[in-house]
Amino acid sequence: MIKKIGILTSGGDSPGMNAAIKAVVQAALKKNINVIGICNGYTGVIQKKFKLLNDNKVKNIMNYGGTILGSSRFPEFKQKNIQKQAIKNLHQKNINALIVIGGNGSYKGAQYLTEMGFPCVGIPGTIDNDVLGTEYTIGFQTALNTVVKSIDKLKDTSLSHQRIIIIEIMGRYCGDLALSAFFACNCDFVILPTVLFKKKILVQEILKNLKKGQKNFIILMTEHIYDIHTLSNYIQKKTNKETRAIILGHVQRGGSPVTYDRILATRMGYYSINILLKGISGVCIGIKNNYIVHQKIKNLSIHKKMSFIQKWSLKSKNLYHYTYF
Ligand SMILES: Nc1ncnc2c1ncn2[C@@H]1O[C@H](COP(=O)(O)OP(=O)(O)O)[C@@H](O)[C@H]1O
Ligand SMILES: O=P(O)(O)OC[C@H]1O[C@](O)(COP(=O)(O)O)[C@@H](O)[C@@H]1O
Ligand SMILES: [Mg+2]
Repeated sequence: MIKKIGILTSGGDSPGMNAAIKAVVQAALKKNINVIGICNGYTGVIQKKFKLLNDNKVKNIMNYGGTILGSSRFPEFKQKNIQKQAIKNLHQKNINALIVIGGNGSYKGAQYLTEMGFPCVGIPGTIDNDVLGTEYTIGFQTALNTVVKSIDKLKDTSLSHQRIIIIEIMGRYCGDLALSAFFACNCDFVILPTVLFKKKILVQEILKNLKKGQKNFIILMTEHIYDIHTLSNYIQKKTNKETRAIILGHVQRGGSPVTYDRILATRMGYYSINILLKGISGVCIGIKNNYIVHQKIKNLSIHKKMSFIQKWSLKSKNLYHYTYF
């Protein structure tokens, strides 16, 4: 019988995490379940940083970016003895189950705790959209909006100065943010983790378009593919065209969540409580064809992630210049 649950946010924060916390607390309270907020991800479980959450503490947080619980990266949580200590601390606080809001790394922690006998449910919170078992993660749409607004501004100055601008976008090893922004902003080229990158071919394409009279270029690139400054210098040298490198960085993780993320977080938060009450754990929540669904975390694998957005890129015959999808 579940009387008290814990909730934590882990890994990179994402806009909409607060909306998910709010939904979990309100759904739990309706079922007479107490909710303990755990500060700073798995670190807080070990450091016993617990605080009771009630309706007053969550009712006004829906529109806040970040997470009121704080988050962290805590690599020590991969160790079995640390996981055992976590379960001990949770039992000591009379917590019967744990809701983990985070990405694929955080899910692993939830999976192992469940396998060790402590029931956990995962809610996908990351801007990267790199989690299997869901078409969208909480925070992706907000981050995409931020990226699109930034590119629009960079386009203005690229046009005025007739420059090439290359923009590095987050996503870890997932190109969903970059590819979606590419379409939304009608950019010139996009460099993605799913497509082999050859800088010579990119330069050839730029030169071809320069000859046709094109004056400015916007190139998007997912992080971790190529050093953006080296690439920018290379392009400038080979094309004789002024080139600037921009890393959008952590601005992509902040801000008030857009409506889609608020609603997604709310639906997933409510669903997670219903799932726990049915005695189901070791699962993560997702959205598929606009239905909220769940599946076993252990059936997910980071390497298998191929969202429908990534599939668009496979349809393109041209490596860097996507004209249809
Ligand atoms: N293999 C693992 N086993 C146990 N815990 C893990 C594992 N991988 C990650 N974690 C925990 O989840 C946290 C967040 O993972 P990370 O990959 O950094 O972010 P995200 O969950 O957003 O993808 C880690 O700092 C660690 O505490
Ligand atoms: O904030 P940090 O620790 O520098 O991490 C940066 C990474 O976090 C992210 O913003 C989000 O990643 P996670 O959701 O996996 O934590 C990635 O896009 C980026 O590579
Ligand atoms: Mg991740």
